[in-house]
Amino acid sequence: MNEIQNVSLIGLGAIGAAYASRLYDLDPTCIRVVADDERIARYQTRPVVVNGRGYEFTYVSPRADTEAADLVIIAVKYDGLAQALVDIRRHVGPDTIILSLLNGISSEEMIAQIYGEKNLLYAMCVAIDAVRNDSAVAFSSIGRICFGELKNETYSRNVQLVKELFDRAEIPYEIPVDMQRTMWWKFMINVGVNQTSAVLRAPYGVFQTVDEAHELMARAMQEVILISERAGIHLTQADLQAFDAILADLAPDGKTSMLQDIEAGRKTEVEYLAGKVRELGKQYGVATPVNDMLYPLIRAIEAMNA
Ligand SMILES: NC(=O)C1=CN([C@@H]2O[C@H](COP(=O)(O)OP(=O)(O)OC[C@H]3O[C@@H](n4cnc5c(N)ncnc54)[C@H](OP(=O)(O)O)[C@@H]3O)[C@@H](O)[C@H]2O)C=CC1
Ligand SMILES: CC(C)(CO)C(=O)C(=O)O
Repeated sequence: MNEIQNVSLIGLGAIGAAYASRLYDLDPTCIRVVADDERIARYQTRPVVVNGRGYEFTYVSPRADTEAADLVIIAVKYDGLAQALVDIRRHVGPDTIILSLLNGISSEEMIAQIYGEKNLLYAMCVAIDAVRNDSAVAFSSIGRICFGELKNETYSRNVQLVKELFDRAEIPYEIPVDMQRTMWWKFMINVGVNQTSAVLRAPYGVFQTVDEAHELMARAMQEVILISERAGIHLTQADLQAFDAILADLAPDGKTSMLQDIEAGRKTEVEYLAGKVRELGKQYGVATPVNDMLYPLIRAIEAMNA
């Protein structure tokens, strides 16, 4: 493969649709969306609209015979990940690069268990404020995709190929030297702002203006910083402040993905945020009282929503 020519994406939600639209704008034939028959029927009846423009993607059923993709992008949530990993089976060949945009630090491990680590890149997106309302996705900032191997002092062939694709599609990106640390930094952010926004039902504006909301968010993040020290990742207060700079630029009425889940009555990703913090806290002997409280609170809100 000299360049990435065909991309398969699974998960046409807030994040998936935002980045799929950029690939479609580059070349409508370079992107296929993997979806079961029920979803395909829905997308064909009500095409996905991104920032006011309708997109008629090429949809492929997981059962359809198809050639392997050069790149598979996974943009489902954790509750859909196990099924998505089955559904992409026919799109993954020996050279297919796999990139997961899920939050948290668990999805790559789950993907590697099935598809191995050879062509798996680490990834996450940040500073995107995409909101999904049924089939309509809107964002004022597309943010950037941070991706790479765990370490990127030099770029591997796969990193170079994805970099070139993102350049062509005008998808903003960053290739951190220490991708593992960057994944933990994003994990810290989501543990803080996603979970407290879900409990408080607070859009970003609340964290920009109400000190107590910001403090609650920061206290949840501190527990990740403490664990990261023991795990050899070494997040610092400067990492927390780096998120404040991002937060200041997010639309005040924008909402985290977890708040969107709560409002839509969907399952959240709490097991992979507070749940993971509690697991790591036990492993490294770090107390996690804030996440111990957030976990049952969010599970209770989910149950009340069901
Ligand atoms: N929203 C945001 O601003 C941000 C989100 N993230 C992270 O990105 C990930 C995706 O989040 P987000 O885009 O908000 O989630 P959404 O719920 O908006 O989108 C997930 C999409 O995946 C689809 N899906 C699930 N399973 C399958 C399957 N087997 N086949 C085909 N499609 C499937 C869902 O379809 P259906 O609706 O039909 O079930 C839905 O359209 C999460 O881990 C989130 O934490 C990261 C940064 C920002
Ligand atoms: C960082 C943030 C809050 C927005 O990009 C996010 O990752 C999310 O909403 O899940």
